[in-house]
Amino acid sequence: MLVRADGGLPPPRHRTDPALVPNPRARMPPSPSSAIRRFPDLEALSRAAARDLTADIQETLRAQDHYALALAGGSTPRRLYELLAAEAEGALPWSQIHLFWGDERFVPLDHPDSNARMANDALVEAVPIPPDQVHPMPTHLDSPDAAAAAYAETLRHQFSDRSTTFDTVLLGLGGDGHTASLFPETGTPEQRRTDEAWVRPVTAPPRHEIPRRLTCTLPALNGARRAVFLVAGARKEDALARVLDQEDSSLPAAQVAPRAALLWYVDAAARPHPSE
Ligand SMILES: O=C1O[C@H](COP(=O)(O)O)[C@@H](O)[C@H](O)[C@H]1O
Repeated sequence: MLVRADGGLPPPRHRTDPALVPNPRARMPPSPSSAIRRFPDLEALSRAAARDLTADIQETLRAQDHYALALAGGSTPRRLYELLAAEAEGALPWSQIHLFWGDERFVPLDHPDSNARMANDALVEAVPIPPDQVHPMPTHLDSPDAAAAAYAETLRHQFSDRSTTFDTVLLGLGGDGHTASLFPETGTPEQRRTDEAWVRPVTAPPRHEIPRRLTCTLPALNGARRAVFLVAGARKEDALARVLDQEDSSLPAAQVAPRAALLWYVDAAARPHPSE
């Protein structure tokens, strides 16, 4: 069981950092602060994300024993993971960090498309994290249903309830507006919002190469204290504008509303003409 102390939240820093541009169209109730940070390229974005995540981990661990970090898959976060790994000797207390995954492709752990494999190669194998604090989705089980049920059990054992899950969940944005493995076709916005599960098996639409997926549900993701989107590349421009400017809730990414802070790290290619 992770020991939590939500009194350790660091919200004032987000509000006073001049580099953070408040999102005037934030659609959520006033509780989570929301900000968009724009960088020239993926390298600058990843460096800022690594620095800010490290600071949040250090600050949070002054008030609680463990930090629960849910990793994103795909390609965008790889550089962030490499930078966090480079901190192995220094700033990050890996003995107090638990790693989870927000979603996974239902492929073996050594498959090139495995989200866990990407994170293992870029981060996990390079840092002194105790193996029992690394919680990949169990894709070695017989079926996506069995794996989703087992991972739900893992999360249930780690967190007291679904409304209080990760300290930070890292997320990506697909060109179709998906995040984690919640696709626009994964139910209606209302079904996603009110899903009673923690983790679901999902069939990705045919435009995606790996159809069999596992994903934390929207309520489990929204139980995170902070959600941090990493979005880079021109391929994301339209989806990003739909999420940030039009608040189009047919897109799962637009429905992410964590407990305290929703942060967008975007590069100039993904957001060439910011409206704020
Ligand atoms: O399929 C997935 O895609 C998203 C976005 O990935 P990216 O390669 O465009 O960064 C990712 O966040 C998710 O974890 C992954 O399974």
